[in-house]
Amino acid sequence: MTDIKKGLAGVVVDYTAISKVNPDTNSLLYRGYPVQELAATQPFEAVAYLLWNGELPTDEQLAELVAYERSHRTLDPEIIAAIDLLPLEAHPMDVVRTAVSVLGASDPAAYDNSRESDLEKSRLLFAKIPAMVAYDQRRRRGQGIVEPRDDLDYSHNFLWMTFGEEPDSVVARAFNVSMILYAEHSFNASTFTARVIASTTADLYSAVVGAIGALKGPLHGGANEAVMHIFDEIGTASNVGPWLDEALASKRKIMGFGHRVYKHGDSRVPTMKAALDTLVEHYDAQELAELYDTLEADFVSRKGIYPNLDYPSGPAYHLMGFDTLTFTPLFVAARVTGWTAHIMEQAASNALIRPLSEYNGVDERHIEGYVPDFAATVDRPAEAAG
Ligand SMILES: CC(=O)SCCNC(=O)CCNC(=O)[C@H](O)C(C)(C)COP(=O)(O)OP(=O)(O)OC[C@H]1O[C@@H](n2cnc3c(N)ncnc32)[C@H](O)[C@@H]1OP(=O)(O)O
Ligand SMILES: O=C([O-])CC(=O)C(=O)O
Repeated sequence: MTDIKKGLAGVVVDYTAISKVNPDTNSLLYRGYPVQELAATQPFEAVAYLLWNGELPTDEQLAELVAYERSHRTLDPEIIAAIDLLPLEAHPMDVVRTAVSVLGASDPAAYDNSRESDLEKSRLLFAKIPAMVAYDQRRRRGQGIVEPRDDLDYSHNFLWMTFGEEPDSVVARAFNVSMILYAEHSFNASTFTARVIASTTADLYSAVVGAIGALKGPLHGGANEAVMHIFDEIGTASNVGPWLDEALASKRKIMGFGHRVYKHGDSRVPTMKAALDTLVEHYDAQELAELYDTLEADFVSRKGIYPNLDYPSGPAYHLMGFDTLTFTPLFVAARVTGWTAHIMEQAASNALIRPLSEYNGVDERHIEGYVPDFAATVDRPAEAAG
C-alpha cells in the first residue's frame, strides 16, 4: 500500500537557506541568527534586508533600503480606487489580496522574473502593504486616509498611518518585534503556496496573492484574529473553565494553540509574550492578561498543547487598537518579506512542484450506449475550417 503523507506531514521537499525551525531545541534562525536576537536588536527593515540578501545590512545598505521604503509608501490612486470599490464588509484579507493583485497588474515589470526585478517588487510590496492595511481599517471606521510620514521608521509610520497619531515608543517597539517574529517560518502553508506558484514560473505578484489566500485560513494566519474572537466569547478569566469544558466536549479547536512542527512550544512565543507584557503594563490591561494566562494554563494542563505565535500577537494587536479583522493583514505585511525571499530562492533553483496522488475513486466505467465514432471526430475540424 502506498504510504500517503496526509498534509505532507513530516515530508522534506527541498532545501532552504532562509530559516531553520528546530522543534527539538525550540529555536528559530533567520539566515543563521536566532530570531530573539534579531527582535531585541534590529529594526524590521534590517530583518527584511537579511531575509532577501542573506546578510544583515551595513549602515549604508540599511540607509538605502530605509530611503526606498519611505519614498514608496504612498498608495497610487488606482489602488485607492480599487479598495474603494470593495464593500466595507469585505474581509480585510480580501482587501489586501485584491490591492496586491491590482499593484501587480499595474507593474510593467511584473513578468520579469529576474532576481533583480523580483527584489525590486519585494521592496515595493514591503513599502506599500502597510498603507493598504492602514487605509482599509480607516475606511471601515469612516475615517479618511492618513498620508505617510517620511521622518518615521516602518513601525512608527505604520501605526501613524493607521491611527493618525504618533505611537508611544513602547507600542512601536512591540509592533516592531511582532513584525520580525512573523516575518519568516520555513515551509509553512502560505510560503509553500507561494513556492508552488513560483515553481510554474508565474510572476512574483501571483505567488504573493496565492500566499495571502493560504494565510487567511484560521488553521494558519487567521488564528490571530480567531484568538480574539474566543477571548470575546469567554469574557473573563472566571469563565475559562466552563467555556473550555464545553468547547472540548464539542471537539472545537482552541485557536492560537498547537503547531504542525513545534510540539513542545513555539520558539517565538516567549519573545512575543514579553512584548505583550509591556503593552499590558502600558495600557493597564490586567483583566486581559488574566484571561490570557488562565486559558493558557488550563488548556495546556488538560491537553499538553502549547500556544503558538498567534496567541500572544492577537491580544497585543488588540491592545494597540487594531480592529480584530485587521490582525491577519498585519501578518501579511510581515510575512511578505519571507514569502518573497522564498519566491526568489525557488526561482534560483527551480523544479516544478507537482506531487503524485493515489487514485481511490470508482473503477473505470463507460457511458451506456456510447459507440466511438472515429470518423466524426476526424471530420469535425475539417467542417469547422470549411
Ligand atoms: C502562525 C501559525 O500559522 S501557527 C498555527 C495557527 N493555527 C491555530 O492556532 C489553529 C489551532 N491549531 C490547530 O488547528 C492545529 O494545532 C494545527 C493545524 C496548527 C496543527 O495541526 P496538526 O499538526 O495537523 O495537528 P493535528 O490537527 O493533527 O492535531 C493533533 C491532535 O491535537 C489536537 N489539537 C491540535 N491543536 C489543537 C487545538 N488548537 N485545539 C484542540 N485540539 C488541538 C487535534 O485535535 C488532534 O487530536 P486527535 O489526535 O485526538 O485528533
Ligand atoms: O510554520 C507553520 O506551519 C505556521 C507558522 O507558525 C508560521 O507560518 O509562522
